[in-house]
Order: sequence, then structure tokens, then C-alpha cells
Amino acid sequence: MNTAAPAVAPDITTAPRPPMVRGLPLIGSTIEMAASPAKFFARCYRDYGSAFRVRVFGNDLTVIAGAEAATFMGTREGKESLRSKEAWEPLVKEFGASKMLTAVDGELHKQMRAVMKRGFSKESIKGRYQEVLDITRTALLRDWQPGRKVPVVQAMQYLVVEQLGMVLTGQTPREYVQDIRTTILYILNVLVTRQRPKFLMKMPKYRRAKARMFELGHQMIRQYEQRIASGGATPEEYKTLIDDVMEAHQRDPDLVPKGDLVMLMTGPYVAGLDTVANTTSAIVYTVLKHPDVLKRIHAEVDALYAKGRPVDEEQFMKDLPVLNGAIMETMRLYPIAVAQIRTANKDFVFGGHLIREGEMIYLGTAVPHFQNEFYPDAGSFDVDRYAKPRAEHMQIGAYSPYGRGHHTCLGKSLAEVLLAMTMAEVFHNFDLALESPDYELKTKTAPTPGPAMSFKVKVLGRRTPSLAPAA
Ligand code: HEM
Repeated sequence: MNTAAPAVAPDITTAPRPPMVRGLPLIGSTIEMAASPAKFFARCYRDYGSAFRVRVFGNDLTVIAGAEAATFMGTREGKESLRSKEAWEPLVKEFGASKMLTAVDGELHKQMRAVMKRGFSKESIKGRYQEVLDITRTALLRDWQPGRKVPVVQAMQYLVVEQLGMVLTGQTPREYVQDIRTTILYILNVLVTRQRPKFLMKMPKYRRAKARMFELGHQMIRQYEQRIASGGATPEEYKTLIDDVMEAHQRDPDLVPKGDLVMLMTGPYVAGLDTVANTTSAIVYTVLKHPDVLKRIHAEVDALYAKGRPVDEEQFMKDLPVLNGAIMETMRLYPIAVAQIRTANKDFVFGGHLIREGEMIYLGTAVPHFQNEFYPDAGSFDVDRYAKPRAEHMQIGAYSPYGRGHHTCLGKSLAEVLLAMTMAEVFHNFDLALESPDYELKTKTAPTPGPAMSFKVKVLGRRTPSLAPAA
């Protein structure tokens, strides 16, 4: 088993700056990074060690990477050395808010996380499990019709918006789906991952979509206020993120001011749309590409559904080990969050190199996903890596699809349920095929890494007539 050595050396006066990765004149490493940021960082780690600098899109980026970086994020030294504010500030400003969860650290972050914890967790699905399953089935029936070629990422994006709407608010914002998709595309491209120029934020298409997303946020607030005014307080077990945020606003308007409410109401779509849609789309590819795995998943999901409609969300987690292994393996090989972005809070030494106060740092926590030291034959798709006794992902710093440290994904438990439920429904109900058996997945990096929008699968037919929402 591989263990990460502590990477922080004490001396900030003598440590050299991280080496610059050799690239092409003028454009540096832009092309290699754009092709696959995850593999590029893994290659740089192999060649240069755990701290290096790269020139991309005309900027010099500092990267600290590997299992050392992943563990560093969870240490006290890591907490003191890194802050999140600058990475997310443009987004906070765009929403006219004072702060957001991802952009704050320390005590304030703890308090905000406590407010949103339940609404973002799988607890939030408990009271609404049957509705979420019905929404999933209705969307699949609509978008995955036999004989059609389905644009997978787009179909998954529509599905995820509807699922998140139900989980978070108790209803689906169907007429706003396109606006949410457009707003998030621009926000992620320009303000979060900064891969596109700022002038795009002035485009009428974006301004219109953003206005509609704000309309949705205000509508959520109004509906909550009307419900409370008419004595319709939500019973404790059915409370959503909206209830928790609005109650916190009334209790402590300094922590949750009025001006932040729209961002807090619509933020889950920013956090959940691309992450879940890209991941489910990648799973469709990896599983169809491995017919032996597909066969095992069919056996497993068919056995589960033979017992009747799954009665709760836990069955998708506990009774489907091969499917869940395929999900984890896909998230290893196609991580949506290749790196987390932070600012150095002070000078510190990492991997023997000096990181300067105020510089922006990319933490390449997905690098170990591609290392043979952690995952023997790391390039192969092996869904049995995660079961005991192998449990390769349990090695220190080895597996970070949901990030690391105190900002680690707050929606993780909810995402795990949505991923397993969605993929069980897809594989149980449809006979699918790649465009050709030798098809190789084309990927995109903007706005976030994942399968390209052009990825399509053929729906050969239905495997079962059971895909009908409950009467
Ligand atoms: C495949 C699914 C998902 C993946 C891979 C994923 C990944 C991540 C990662 C890597 C981070 C850390 C970002 C950082 O440190 O800068 C994060 C944070 C977060 N995620 Fe997720 N996420 C997923 C789904 C979701 C969903 C469905 C939601 C809720 C609707 C959600 C809510 C959040 C929130 C609120 C944070 C911020 C936590 C904080 O700053 O304290 N995520 N996610």
C-alpha cells in the first residue's frame, strides 16, 4: 500500500520556486492541458514532482498535486495555508450576493455549512424518494425512445435539473431548464473555470437566461413566504433546503442576508448540474464499452427490480455492488473536479518548493487516480477495485472525486443516490449501444471535464415494460 509522506518542509527562506513545465513557445502547455487536464497533471507530477508551474491560456498557474496535496487539504497547515475567496468571488459578485459557501473559510464556513447540510444530503431525498423516482422515469420515457440516438449529456442535464428541483424544492422547474443550463454554462466557463473571455457575460442570450434564473429564485422565496403565511409550515421530515435557508435568514439575517437568498436557492443547480450530468454520461460510456460489466449490472439490477419497485433509495446503494463499483471507477477515470482552486494565504513550502502568499493554486487531487502505485494497471476499467480486501481507493490520498478538506462536496451522499438510481433505471430499462463497438469517447474540458456534447447512444429497445411512473 502506498502512503503519502508529509509534504511540508519548514524552510521558506531557501526553498526554490516550483519548476516550470516545459511547453511550446507562447502557448506553453495549453494544448496538452485542453486535451485532458487530468492526464496532463498526472504526467507533470510524474516528471516534475508534487509542485510545478504550467503556462496555459497565457497565464502561469501554480499546481500542487498528488496524494500529498489531497492530504494537505485536510490538515491544519493546509487550512491555514489555503483560502477559497478569490476563486469564487466573481460568481458571488455576478449574483450580487455577499458570500457563498464555497467562497468562505473558517467559522463562517462552518456556520453556513451547518445551515445547508441537511438540504444537500441524502436526508433530503427520504421524504421524496418516490417522486424523484417517478420524475426519473418520466424523463427517461420522454428522452430515451427506442430507435432514437440520444445525445447523452443533454438528456442527463434535463433529467438532473428535474431531479434536483424535486429534491431541493419539492417541485420541478421544467419551464426553466433551458435557462438554468445556459446560465450555468456561461458562469462555469467564464467565472469559475475561466476558460472563456469575460465579454461573454454581456451576451443577450446569457442576460436573458440569468434574468429567468433570478425569476425562479424569487418565485421560490415567494412560494415559501405564501405557504408560511397561510399556516403551511413544512413538517420536519419533509423540510427542504429552501425551508432551512429561509429559517436561517429569519433567525440570523447577518449570516443569511436577503441579498444572498437567490444565490442560495439556485446554487444547487450550479453545484449539481454539470457534476451529475457529466458523471452519469461517462458511466453510460464506460459500461457500454465493457459488455462483461454491463452483463453483471443487468443481472444485478434485474434481480433488484424483480422484487418490485425499489422501496427506498438505500437499495440502490446496498444491493448493487457492481453498478456502484462502475460508478466509482468512472469517477476515478473521468473526474469532473480535476483540481480545486485556492489562494495561498501565506508563504509556505510544499514538496520542497516555495508557494508565495497571494498566488492562485490548483490542487491536483485527481492525480493519484492515474497512478499505478495506487491502482495497479491504472488505465484499465476494473469495477472490483473498491470491494474489500482490495479497497484500493482507501489508500491515503488516493481517491478524491468529491474534493478534499473542509470544502469537500456537501452534496456527496445525495449525488451517490442520484447516480445509482439514475444508472439502475437506465441499464434496467433500456437496451443501449454505442454508435459502434470501437467508438472511443470524445471529451470536453469546457465548461467542466466530461463527455463531449456530441456523445450519443442508440436506444435499441426497452428491456422491460416496467418503466412507468407509479399510478
Ligand atoms: C457527481 C457528482 C458530484 C461531484 C463529482 C462533486 C464534486 C465536488 C467537489 C470536487 C467539490 C469541492 C470543490 C472545492 O473544494 O473547491 C464539491 C463541493 C460542493 N458540492 Fe459537489 N459534486 C457533485 C454533486 C453535487 C450535488 C448533486 C450537489 C448538491 C445539489 C453538490 C453540492 C456541493 C456543494 C454545496 C459544495 C460546496 C461545499 C463547500 O464549499 O463547503 N455537489 N463538489
